[in-house]
Amino acid sequence: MKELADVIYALEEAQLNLQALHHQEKPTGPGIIFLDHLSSLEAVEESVSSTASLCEQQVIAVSLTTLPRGAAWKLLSAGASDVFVWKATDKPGEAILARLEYWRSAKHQLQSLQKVLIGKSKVWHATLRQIVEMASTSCPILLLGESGTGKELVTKEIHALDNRKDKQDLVVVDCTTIVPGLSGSELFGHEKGAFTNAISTRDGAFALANGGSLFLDELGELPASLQAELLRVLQEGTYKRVGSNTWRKTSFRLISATNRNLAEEVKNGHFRQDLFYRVSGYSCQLPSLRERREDIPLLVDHFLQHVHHKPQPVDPELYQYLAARDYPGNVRELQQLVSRIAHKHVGDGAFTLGDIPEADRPSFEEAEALPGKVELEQAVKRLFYAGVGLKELKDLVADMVKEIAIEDKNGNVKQAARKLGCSERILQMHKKADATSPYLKGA
Ligand SMILES: Nc1ncnc2c1ncn2[C@@H]1O[C@H](COP(=O)(O)OP(=O)(O)OP(=O)(O)O)[C@@H](O)[C@H]1O
Repeated sequence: MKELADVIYALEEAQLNLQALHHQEKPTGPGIIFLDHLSSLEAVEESVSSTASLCEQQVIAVSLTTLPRGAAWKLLSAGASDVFVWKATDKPGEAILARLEYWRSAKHQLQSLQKVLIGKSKVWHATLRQIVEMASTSCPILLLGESGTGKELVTKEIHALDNRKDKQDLVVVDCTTIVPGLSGSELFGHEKGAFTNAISTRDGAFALANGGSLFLDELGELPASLQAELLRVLQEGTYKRVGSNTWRKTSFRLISATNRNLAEEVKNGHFRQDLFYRVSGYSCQLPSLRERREDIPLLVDHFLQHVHHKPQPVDPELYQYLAARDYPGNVRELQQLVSRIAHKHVGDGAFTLGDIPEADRPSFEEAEALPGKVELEQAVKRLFYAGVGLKELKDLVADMVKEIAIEDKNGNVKQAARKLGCSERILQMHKKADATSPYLKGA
């Protein structure tokens, strides 16, 4: 194909070290899949989806000709990170190179984030990818999530990843502490004598964050009178100190956080819609700890290490208890509990259930209710009233637990079987049935 030869030549000219992937070879870097008007879209989708997982999602589909309508969506949903039409740009080689460079640096940033923002679950990994993506732009970011899910920690990491030249500090303002009577002097600053106790002129957060980032924690609590003022600052980049008539300039990256449902607050008139749109250039929902229970053992190790500074074994029963327990205060609550366990522990032996302080031990009734007994009972009731019989119910639960175990062990059937205390054959049969059963696939 002459056209493809030209394309490869152009990529080599752009200093891209291409290597053809031969049959049954595993890719060692990002992948580029070429297609033209003669390629079957289904076959390309197939190769994108089989290559994407091996290339850690970094597959770019390059079409030599204009793509039919809807084809780009199909390729993206098959796992391509990007879809690119060769002739749509003047210097396609350079454009591809720029994308590959972006991925390389995103991968690097992801690896550094993983050392601080602990977790390996799918949902947490997707959140980390989103954080990397957000950090590379200058858009205002809105972090949503329950208390203790890591909003402030994530903010610090976004600020750390921000590669602005001459970047200044991250300034944190907790909106619950803003006193409406002081006209937002925490944000605007004030002149000497602007109000009682204003004994000297002071800069506020807008001045201090100039050239850096401003973190507005609990944005949902910002008094209504200040919402309009904040909007003006974000739109114009100017503000006046309380008691002054001089306009001052400021420029910062805004990161806000709330554990309220801000969209709902807009609907019921408690939060300005225009401000909501302004602060949520990107919005990112941090998952609660109950949505990523599989991360609990890693978090436990991480927090234990903080207290004890050296790796020490943990009894599996302790992991199990900590992973099953409820944490309304999310990671912060787990961190505090682990810290109490670490401080109570004496000697060099493994951490065990016995290290749980008396006050943190579940009562017998509570222990019975673990894990999520109420939710389980409700789900079973719904199935029962829907007419599901005993055998179907047993099969459903058994299939579910097999899936969970296989996923937990990253597809390693042997380890999953050991964990479940069943034979490997049972799980292999389940995998086979899963692959062929349209019922299970659709479920
Ligand atoms: N993924 C994580 N890995 C390691 N530590 C974490 C993680 N998430 C949260 N933490 C820790 O949990 C504690 C609470 O996190 P943080 O203060 O960032 O939560 P938050 O969502 O801002 O809480 P709040 O809404 O109550 O202000 C901190 O000590 C933080 O370091």
